[in-house]
Amino acid sequence: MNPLPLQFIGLTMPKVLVSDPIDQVGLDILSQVAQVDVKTGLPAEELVKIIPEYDALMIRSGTRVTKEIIEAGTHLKIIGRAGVGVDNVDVPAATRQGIVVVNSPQGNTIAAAEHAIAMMLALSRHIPEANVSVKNGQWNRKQFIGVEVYKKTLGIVGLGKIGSHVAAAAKAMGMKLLAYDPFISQDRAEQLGCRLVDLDLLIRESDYISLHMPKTEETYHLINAEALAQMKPTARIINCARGGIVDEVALAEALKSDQIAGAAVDVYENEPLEENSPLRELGQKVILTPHLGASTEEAQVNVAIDVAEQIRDVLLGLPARSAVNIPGLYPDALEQLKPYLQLAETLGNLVSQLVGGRVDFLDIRLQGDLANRDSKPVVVAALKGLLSQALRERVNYVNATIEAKERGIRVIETRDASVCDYTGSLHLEAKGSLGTHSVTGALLGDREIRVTNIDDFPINVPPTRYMLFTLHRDMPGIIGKIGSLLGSFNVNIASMQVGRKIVRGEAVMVLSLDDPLPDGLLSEIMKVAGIRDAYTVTL
Ligand SMILES: NC(=O)c1ccc[n+]([C@@H]2O[C@H](COP(=O)([O-])OP(=O)(O)OC[C@H]3O[C@@H](n4cnc5c(N)ncnc54)[C@H](O)[C@@H]3O)[C@@H](O)[C@H]2O)c1
Ligand SMILES: O=C(O)[C@H](O)COP(=O)(O)O
Repeated sequence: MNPLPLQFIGLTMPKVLVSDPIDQVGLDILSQVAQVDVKTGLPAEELVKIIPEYDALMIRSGTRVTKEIIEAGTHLKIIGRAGVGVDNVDVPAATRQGIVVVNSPQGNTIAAAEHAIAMMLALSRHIPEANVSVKNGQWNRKQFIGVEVYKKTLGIVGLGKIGSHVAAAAKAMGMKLLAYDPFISQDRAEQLGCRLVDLDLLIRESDYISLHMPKTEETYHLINAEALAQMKPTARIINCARGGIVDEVALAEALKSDQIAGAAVDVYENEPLEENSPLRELGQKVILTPHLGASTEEAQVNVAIDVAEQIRDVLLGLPARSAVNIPGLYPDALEQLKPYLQLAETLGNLVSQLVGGRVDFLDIRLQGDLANRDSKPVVVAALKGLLSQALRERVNYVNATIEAKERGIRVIETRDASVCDYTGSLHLEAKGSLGTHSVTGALLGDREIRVTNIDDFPINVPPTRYMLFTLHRDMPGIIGKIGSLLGSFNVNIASMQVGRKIVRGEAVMVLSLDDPLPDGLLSEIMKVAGIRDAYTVTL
């Protein structure tokens, strides 16, 4: 069932800016929940000016989403890349600002792989030039004698989704396959019919090299003058991955000097390709396409649906399925862990208020059944809760880890499956400039949160909006005194519980209040004989 459009439930429609051409099917999905403005080809300054109005931005590779644009996007919740590569988005800046960045990891895999194969065949058979010559009235059969790919060696650099599909297609054409990918196992390469080798060997032995890795610091100019010099003079290179992986000046030189036989390029260091690029002057040794890898009808429908659905979900407060900056937080896992995430967030918030000042250290212990679950989301939720006092709505699942790191909070995660007082419980201990406190919580009936321990005192209370915690001597009259004091300030007590380890020793009192504590009341409570400490908490 489609979520209910927001205008029907009385909320203001969020606004989505679509700044690159996106298939209509994606715009229709967004229109269910948002006002959609399509404004393509905007200069960066214009984007900075208008982005504060928007809750979401949907792009392809045409828009460079810089730090300036992200910082100006004070209402942005999500940036959706209708495609794979997010190298045109300053993802760290988005993460710092708590903006989810999503992509479509598989929507254009086939399109990009087929484009690489098409480029390899077009290059081998001089198809672009032969086409132009016939259209110009010529019939030059001799000039366009090509080469076969059958039994030739194809070296695939980056054996991920696209590289794997290229491998399958090339294998079907009778090619021998080499692959270089530092993150792929020998077994996986063998399954795909590839011999996994080091990059030098691949470069030296391949007749064709096809690049299919992301552009990163490691892959920038990976194919440089030195690498090109090692290639066979009959070899051809295809780049349908990312501009910048190949040094374009070195490539043009290698082609001009017949160091290699040809190149097919779809992606460039600067897009659109500069008018005076040396690659434009190399005749039939080079095929250039204007970043067309993903440009099929099918791929554009796939990526538009994939990303528009994620933007819609995030605007409706649901998780995104392909967030690139919330590692490990997948919707299925999140759905199962949801009650525990609420528990972790509540306990993080509670313990930070008990500590009162800066927190330097947080020990997160997953106990009982929880010890066997994926801890990452639980840790992120605890940090979100811990930081919520300081950062309010600025902290979310995207930036909680980075914000904690930047504040120098050391986080230790431990597991203890042997604790079995509840099916699963979570224990947080926070150390800070003003002291150390711990809280434990569990779920009742898999849903209801209970705080089961404060500073090692056993209790059993549901968290409520306003709470008062005291540490006191267990002695007659003290509870009555606190009750009357609250009453004299017109604060209504909803529930009260005492936890103690030994009779007439130390004890904690937890009061759920209907109203916030008025100014000055806490210091009055501290004056009551037997009260050692008192804390108010607002959840
Ligand atoms: N031309 C286009 O229009 C177009 C379309 C889609 C994708 N792409 C690009 O194609 C590339 C691959 O996309 P994908 O969906 O297959 O990604 P993927 O993540 O599935 O695969 C990338 C592979 O590269 C490998 N890799 C990482 N660093 C490497 C290195 N230093 N050397 C060798 N291999 C390395 C990874 O291990 C991974 O297996 C990306 O750069 C993407 O942006 C281009
Ligand atoms: O990374 C990608 O998905 C491709 O480069 C496609 O880019 P495009 O969406 O601008 O065609």
